[in-house]
Amino acid sequence: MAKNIAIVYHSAYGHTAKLAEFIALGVAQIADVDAYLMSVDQLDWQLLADADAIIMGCPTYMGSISAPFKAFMDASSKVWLTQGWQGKLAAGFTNSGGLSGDKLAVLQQIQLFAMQHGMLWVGMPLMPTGTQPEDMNRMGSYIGLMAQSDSAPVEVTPPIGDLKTAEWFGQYVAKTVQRIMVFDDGLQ
Ligand SMILES: Cc1cc2nc3c(=O)[nH]c(=O)nc-3n(C[C@H](O)[C@H](O)[C@H](O)COP(=O)(O)O)c2cc1C
Repeated sequence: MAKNIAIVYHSAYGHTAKLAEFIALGVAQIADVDAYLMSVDQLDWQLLADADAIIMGCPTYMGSISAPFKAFMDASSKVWLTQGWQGKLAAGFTNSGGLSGDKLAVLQQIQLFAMQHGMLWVGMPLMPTGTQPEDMNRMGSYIGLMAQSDSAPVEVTPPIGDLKTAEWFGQYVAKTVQRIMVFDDGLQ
């Protein structure tokens, strides 16, 4: 049976949305895994309930998750009450203007959120190929995907290396979904 991966994201100006699209592209390259892109502006709770994995991302705002993404997290407290996402895989991504930009704090917040839901965290074990815009995992992040966008249109930023890294990340999470037994009935 095909597995489902939902990619939930917030993006005000499109850069984080572009990363989400490349993650979905990577997911769809793995046989028998389907990708569903979902902006926090158009949440589909049933689709999230049916997903085997949820990949979550937002831009870094003031060293933290963005407010619309936090609203999604808070709204999920109803699901938390019944531990409805327990046993699903979870992974995170963020994008910011600075090379660091304090992105790590965002990924840690998303990871902690996933732990509250009893999800299984998938990191990003991709060795960096360098630190240039065309390189893979140029920021050397392992907890999740980090990307950096200049103050420029989405046609030119984030750079190709970050987009290719996002595609790799999507493939990796999809392959992990295939590899790992996901608890359909929860653990309780
Ligand atoms: C309110 C606000 C706060 C921001 N805070 C940070 C920050 O703490 N660190 C950083 O590197 N970039 C920061 N940025 C830049 C955004 O992360 C960056 O522009 C990102 O590409 C926006 O993604 P989007 O196009 O998906 O909305 C901030 C931008 C805004 C609007």
